[in-house]
Amino acid sequence: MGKITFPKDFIWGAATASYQIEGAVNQDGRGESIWDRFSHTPGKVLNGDTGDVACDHYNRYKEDVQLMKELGLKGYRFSVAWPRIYPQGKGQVNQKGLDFYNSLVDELLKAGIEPIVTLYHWDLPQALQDIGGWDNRDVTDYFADYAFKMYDVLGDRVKKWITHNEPWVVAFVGNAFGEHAPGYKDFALAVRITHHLLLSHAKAVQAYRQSGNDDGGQIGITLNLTPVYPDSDSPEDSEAVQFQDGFQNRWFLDPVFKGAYPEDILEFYQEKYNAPVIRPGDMELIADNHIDFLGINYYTRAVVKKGRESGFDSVEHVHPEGKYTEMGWEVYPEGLYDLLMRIHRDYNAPNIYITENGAAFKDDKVVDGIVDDQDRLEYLKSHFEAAYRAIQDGVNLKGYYVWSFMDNFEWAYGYSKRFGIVYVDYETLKRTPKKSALWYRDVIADNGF
Ligand SMILES: OC[C@@H]1[C@@H](O)[C@H](O)[C@@H](O)c2nc(CNc3ccccc3)cn21
Repeated sequence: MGKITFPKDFIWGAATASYQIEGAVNQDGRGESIWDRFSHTPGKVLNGDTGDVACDHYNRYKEDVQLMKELGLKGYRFSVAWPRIYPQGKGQVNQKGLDFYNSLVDELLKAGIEPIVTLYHWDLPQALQDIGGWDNRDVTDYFADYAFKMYDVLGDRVKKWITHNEPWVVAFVGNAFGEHAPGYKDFALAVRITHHLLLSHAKAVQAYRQSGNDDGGQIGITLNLTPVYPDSDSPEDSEAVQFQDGFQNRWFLDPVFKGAYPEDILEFYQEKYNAPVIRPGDMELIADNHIDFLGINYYTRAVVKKGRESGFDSVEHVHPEGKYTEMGWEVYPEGLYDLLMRIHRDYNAPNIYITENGAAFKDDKVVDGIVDDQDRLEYLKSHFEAAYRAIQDGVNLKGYYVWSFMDNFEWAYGYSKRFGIVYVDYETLKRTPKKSALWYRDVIADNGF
């Protein structure tokens, strides 16, 4: 592909999340989150790593914003830690928590960087988990109250909001697979939770429209979407694709854009799990609270075939020959093009932002002050090219936030996986831009490459 230039005003950014970078978990009145509890539970996180210190961004945010400015970032996606605002999840507000995010937003605006704020990136106040967490329908109201408070405090300067980051991961990785906080292995629980997450999303969108701060503001949701391909053209493998696509993608896309769950998956869940629990009015609330943009987190594709056991959900993942990241995820930029075209075709999505795309590779070590992460640079370049092709083919893609601005706490993998375009030495907390960051700086300056 020759030189490509992205549309004017395309937002080139980078993304992070509160529990992964802030540290300072006991500072200034922050309450416990489910990830504090999970990471301090022996055996849950590799090497016993926790987010207690992480990148200490809570105390180093001015330095970090200065580095973002030096890289020329146009946008920065971060999340608010609910337990910093409401240490008990509801009730008493923690002013020092509000002060931190007010200062962070002011620093970003002074640096000419547009904030896009995620309200929930997995760090639920533990006090709410103690009353059932997302399985307790009342938590959907506590989430809307928390969202309303953030709109009230930041809404005059923050004009792009994301209600949830990856409800599929929150529900299934945290409550069916047991690999994330709170660590349950109960599929029916996970299905019930998906509905409460979507209900809380709708209530937070409704609160935004009522906040009086939505003038010129946009609100959306971020979904981890994975294009699914069959291992063969057999009818069995096509059925496996249909289930996997429904399980991972359509279960969230359909309610958000069409106001109803996909019939095939809903029927399967009700039959097998007697879930979700949907009350009269729920689907109307979800249907009536439209989003202004869709955030897409794209990392890789899925290739599936029918599994050995019977049933609609009998799916086996196949791992084709090719390049893989340190997470075991296939490098497949074509999947980003196919995904964007599918969302454009099947959901007529309004504005779309890639709210996360990036990779962990082994090539991260500082040699003579340089981290030569050529693998990550090439990963990003190939995915930017796929995004460009989709824009040329009509997709309303308005921005791209690389995951991640800096190396950080990678959930159950702790600090063993590095996704940053900026290297963090966890002994000294020194930040060092990697080769990919210096290349990205030029991409942003030229609005292309
Ligand atoms: O794993 C990299 C990032 C992670 O650091 C972010 O916090 C999170 O938003 C994120 N989502 C994915 C893709 N989805 C996923 C699938 C299974 C387990 C965990 C994440 C990757 N990432």
